[in-house]
Amino acid sequence: MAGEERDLTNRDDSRPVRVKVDNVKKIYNTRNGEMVALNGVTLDIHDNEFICVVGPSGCGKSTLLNIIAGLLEPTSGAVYCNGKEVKGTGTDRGVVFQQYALFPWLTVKKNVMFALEMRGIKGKQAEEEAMKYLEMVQLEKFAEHYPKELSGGMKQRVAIARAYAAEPEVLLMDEPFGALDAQTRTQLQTELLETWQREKKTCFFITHDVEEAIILAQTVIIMSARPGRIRDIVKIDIPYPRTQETKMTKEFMELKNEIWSQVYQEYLEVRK
Ligand SMILES: Nc1ncnc2c1ncn2[C@@H]1O[C@H](COP(=O)(O)OP(=O)(O)OP(=O)(O)O)[C@@H](O)[C@H]1O
Repeated sequence: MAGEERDLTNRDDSRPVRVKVDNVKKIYNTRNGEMVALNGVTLDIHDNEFICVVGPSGCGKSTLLNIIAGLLEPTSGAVYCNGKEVKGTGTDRGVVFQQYALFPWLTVKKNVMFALEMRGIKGKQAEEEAMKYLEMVQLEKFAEHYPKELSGGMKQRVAIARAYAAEPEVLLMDEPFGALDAQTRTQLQTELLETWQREKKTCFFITHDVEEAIILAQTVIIMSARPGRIRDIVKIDIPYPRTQETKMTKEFMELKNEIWSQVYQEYLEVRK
């Protein structure tokens, strides 16, 4: 299947399309000439869908996320959010990166208030709302701390609270738990799922970890080795709430084998 053109626009999903990625190609100009990072990616992301993207290192996952975020321009093709072509960043899309990207000179509460102020919410109301988002990630007791006083997991929780406070319709997450230890990672996965089920956001989440992808996603996108394309799309029909016990089920293990073997084949392509 690798290398074949796949039309993934007709997936069996009746929810409205929130983000449309239409035949996106990205070429970087490097010292060694042109480098095709994405070669015709087409994808519909539905309202309230939780998508995880997996694929070998360098296959263009971050490039795709940055194009959807409007941080990068595609060389050809286009991205539409709510039917409008993406021409830059926008409040309809929020991004969480692996490295927390908090303002070190602001307290935890002020970091979250920053996102609220961008929405025109000021003063006491911004403070109260910031506390609500900090409660969501169980950090209300750390509101007056500075980022440097927090652990990696706590910083990432603040980044997630800030992303939610901006009230985007689509949350774009680039390996947000990649730098965390296994226990913190598991805890944040659970919190993220609970928040997703409550707040009904559309999530586009990049990970290297196939287990993480299956525990979180309704849909797993497998990307091929560079130049990146969509190799396969796997529906995860395991009901929510999913827990650590879910990982012991036959269904989970079968999905893990299926996805992992495809990712591994692409990894072998990279090594050729
Ligand atoms: N600004 C840039 N200029 C030139 N090449 C780039 C640039 N950004 C990324 N690339 C190249 O494009 C390809 C795709 O990179 P990208 O970061 O999107 O991959 P990725 O799948 O997210 O990788 P990883 O899983 O390792 O984070 C890589 O070969 C990378 O070296």
